[in-house]
Amino acid sequence: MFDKSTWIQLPRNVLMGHGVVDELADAVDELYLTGRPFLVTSPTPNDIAGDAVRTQFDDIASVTIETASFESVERVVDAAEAADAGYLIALGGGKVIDTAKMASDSLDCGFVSVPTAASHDGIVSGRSSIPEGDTRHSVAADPPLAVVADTTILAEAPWELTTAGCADIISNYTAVKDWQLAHRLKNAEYSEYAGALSQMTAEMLVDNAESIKPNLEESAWVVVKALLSSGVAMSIADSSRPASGAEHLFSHQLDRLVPGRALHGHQVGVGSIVIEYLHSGEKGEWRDIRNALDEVGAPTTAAELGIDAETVLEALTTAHTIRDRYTILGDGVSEEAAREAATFTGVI
Ligand SMILES: NC(=O)C1=CN([C@@H]2O[C@H](COP(=O)(O)OP(=O)(O)OC[C@H]3O[C@@H](n4cnc5c(N)ncnc54)[C@H](OP(=O)(O)O)[C@@H]3O)[C@@H](O)[C@H]2O)C=CC1
Ligand SMILES: O=C(CO)COP(=O)(O)O
Ligand SMILES: [Zn+2]
Repeated sequence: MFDKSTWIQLPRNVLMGHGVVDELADAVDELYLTGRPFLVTSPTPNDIAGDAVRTQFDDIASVTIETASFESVERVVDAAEAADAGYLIALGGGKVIDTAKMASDSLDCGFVSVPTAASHDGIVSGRSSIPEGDTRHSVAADPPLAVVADTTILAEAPWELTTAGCADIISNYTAVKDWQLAHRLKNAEYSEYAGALSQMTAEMLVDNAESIKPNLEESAWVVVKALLSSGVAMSIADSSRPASGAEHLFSHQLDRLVPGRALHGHQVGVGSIVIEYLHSGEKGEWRDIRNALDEVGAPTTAAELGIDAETVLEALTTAHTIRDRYTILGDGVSEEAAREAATFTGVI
């Protein structure tokens, strides 16, 4: 008997392009939401676009958070309840969007994603990545009801935020390889559509790498399109598997060992080089990944991340303990193997 079923959640409205932040209220109107809007933001995004959002709503309340943590989620929930909020508007980078996503889940209300940086593919995903104790990885949460990605704001953001977004997409190559490996070895559920979409997104970004340049709104357009597409792959899979493999485990370990040292996208990009080497060896495709990162201006070495060799090795040898997700790291790589991979690829 056929008893399979799936429930894919996607945003209803996706606006992207020049000046679309000014159409936020129209996009919200179209969702038939009721109640008071509640803005969740962080200091820099608030300075950049807080007023552009506030002027569009008569009775908007807001809260500013500094970190992605369970305390921040609780602060948002408490403040939104006190303000009698009907829905949330998340204005900021991954930290703000993940926090608002989790808070809206807990408040049982909708939220709208207004990214101010093309730095990560959680803009549209139904996942929220908040550190909890010794772990840091995404948990299921409803995706945004709408996304309003203004390429003017994204193009004016510091260039390294955009290169981090590119690297988060390039890391899809190893994420999909890890997912396929887990499917073959551990019977992990695999979605051909989500895997293909994730891989195609990385290929299209790499094919357009030479056109991704600072201060060009077209570049912000190319990158944010890829970030949305990667997020949709996660929604189809109902898992971050299409966009998060061993390179993400490595980055999550770095977040524990040296918090705040480098951007998420940059860490997963460097991780991807080593993880690809572990997948396919000396003559494998790790050079293609390194060259793609290099072409978009993302870091390719531990030194460029500002992280020392020993920390990289510790992260590589312990990354498999982070979560129950089978990857090329298996039940752990030895220090010798990690050193060999990181040295051969020039990461350390
Ligand atoms: N849920 C998911 O599926 C995914 C989640 N993630 C998560 O997202 C996070 C990474 O996101 P990321 O955006 O890199 O991190 P942050 O949200 O911390 O943003 C990075 C920095 O950029 C600043 N910033 C944001 N927008 C602008 C702007 N327009 N101009 C100048 N500065 C700006 C922020 O300022 P300020 O300090 O004021 O906020 C912050 O200092 C990680 O926590 C990661 O785990 C990543 C991928 C997928
Ligand atoms: O960063 C992500 C995808 O790019 C989310 O992955 P995690 O599930 O590992 O947090
Ligand atoms: Zn990521």
